[in-house]
Amino acid sequence: MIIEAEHLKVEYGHSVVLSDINFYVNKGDYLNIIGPNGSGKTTLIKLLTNLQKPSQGKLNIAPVVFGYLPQHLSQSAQLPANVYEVLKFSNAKKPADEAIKKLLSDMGMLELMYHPMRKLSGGEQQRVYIIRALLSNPDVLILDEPTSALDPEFRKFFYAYIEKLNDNGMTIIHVTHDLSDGLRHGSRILELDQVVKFFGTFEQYQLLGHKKGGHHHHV
Ligand SMILES: Nc1ncnc2c1ncn2[C@@H]1O[C@H](COP(=O)(O)OP(=O)(O)OP(=O)(O)O)[C@@H](O)[C@H]1O
Repeated sequence: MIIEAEHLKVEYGHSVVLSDINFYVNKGDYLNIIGPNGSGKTTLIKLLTNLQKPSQGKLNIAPVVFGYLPQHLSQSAQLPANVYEVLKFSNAKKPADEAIKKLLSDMGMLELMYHPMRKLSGGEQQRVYIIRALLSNPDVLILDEPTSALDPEFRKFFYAYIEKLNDNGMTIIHVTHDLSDGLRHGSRILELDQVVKFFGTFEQYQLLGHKKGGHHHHV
């Protein structure tokens, strides 16, 4: 087990955002975190990445490297830096140029290597941040609604790419509004709406009558 959450609670002032949250993640798992707007998904990711402390409960995390692709990438619009500079220098490990080029090429971005970030489209900027997350060679890759700016074709490619990483042992935590994207057999689902509505495999979820992108249920 690399993550184990026990009875987590998060409050902002008097409002309870997460309550009695229990789940776990094993090495190599693919966990989809789903739930409507405001259900606490991003708050849970902040707990995992240590940007937020629970007001109650316990979170045990093994010493693993997290790669995080945040939901909001607005900072890139003003950056004077070019793509290469962002990938090389925003990473403490200063990744090798070969690794940068390989990922740029995989993501169809090689010809944009020396373009200023502010001249890229939203989807192109998002690809740069995907590459940045992958360059840290994480044990656990957290994707917070990663495909919001991506066109359907690249989206398909992206999830196939993530599945390959998962096949090779990378643990994936994927936050999404619904299950129409990125779902794979054997993956687990954590459905939130302040509390845990469901935690189990996709197959168990289907047995309860849920469909891709469907509504929630008490279990
Ligand atoms: N810093 C904060 N201070 C006060 N309330 C907050 C703060 N951050 C989030 N919230 C509230 O906590 C609740 C959960 O927010 P969170 O961002 O975790 O939801 P989410 O499931 O990620 O939503 P979305 O799908 O819209 O991204 C929301 O009602 C939000 O308004």
